[in-house]
Amino acid sequence: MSADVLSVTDLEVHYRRRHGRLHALRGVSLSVAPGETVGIIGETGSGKSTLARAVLGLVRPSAGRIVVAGEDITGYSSRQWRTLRRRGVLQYVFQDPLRSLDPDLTIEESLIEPLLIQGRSRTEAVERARAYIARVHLDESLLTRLPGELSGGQRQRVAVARALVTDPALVILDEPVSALDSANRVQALEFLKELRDSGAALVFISHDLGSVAGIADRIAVLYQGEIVEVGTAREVITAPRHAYTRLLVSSAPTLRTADADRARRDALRDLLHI
Ligand SMILES: Nc1ncnc2c1ncn2[C@@H]1O[C@H](COP(=O)(O)OP(=O)(O)OP(=O)(O)O)[C@@H](O)[C@H]1O
Repeated sequence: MSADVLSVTDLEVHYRRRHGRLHALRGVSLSVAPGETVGIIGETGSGKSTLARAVLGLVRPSAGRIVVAGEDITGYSSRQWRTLRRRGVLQYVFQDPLRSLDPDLTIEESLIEPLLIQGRSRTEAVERARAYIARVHLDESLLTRLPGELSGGQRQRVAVARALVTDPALVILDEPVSALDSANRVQALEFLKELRDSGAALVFISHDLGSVAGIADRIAVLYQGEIVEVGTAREVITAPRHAYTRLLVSSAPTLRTADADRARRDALRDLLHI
């Protein structure tokens, strides 16, 4: 049995359309090791969200296999999915954090909810909520607020804290920084880098190679529903093999120009050991 947290093999996804079918993913294979951060990049429509949705059981593949933490989830029924979700093994952070958070629950209620579902006591859940709000560098006073009373950057941090609070083996972050303005984005990227130490494996989906470059251990490039290249972040950036990856590298301003924003540049220097 594979020790990978996620193993996707020969995955095919079709969408039914009024005039025929759309082949959204073709023969996609990808593995993610425990604690590893894998970036998935590709332009709009390349199939990134479809891949995330398939792993989360939100679309049914027409072929292939998905194994999460040793469990073959490919043909899971909705009841089996509910049980898997309740265990909190697999978590997801949406692009728009408002979608990850119930607008009518205070931040504390949002954070303790998945823990109560997991069967933990209220006292333990509240303690953990406090620890995780500190972990994402937010003040405890925010716990009594509603999501609508937080800034976009703060909401994103709460969404990440909520994803991590159950000790998941795998967290999928779908465009976690694209809804933020550029100042908040740099901060969020720095903060997401810290999450690599959380123990969870991270799958970081983005259309922007520059966002993923400083965070991911490995990068998979998705193009028209196929993975055309997988390699360490360094390999993909410094020696891209596929023409599409070369195009992405040459069009990512933070990778190309020396005077782009400092935090991203430093992150990249770190990564490339220069
Ligand atoms: N529910 C659906 N029904 C039909 N076609 C769909 C559906 N969802 C996505 N598609 C199509 O499948 C392809 C892949 O879409 P997907 O959302 O996975 O791409 P993406 O890479 O995540 O794009 P973006 O960066 O814009 O979110 C696109 O051509 C899209 O139009």
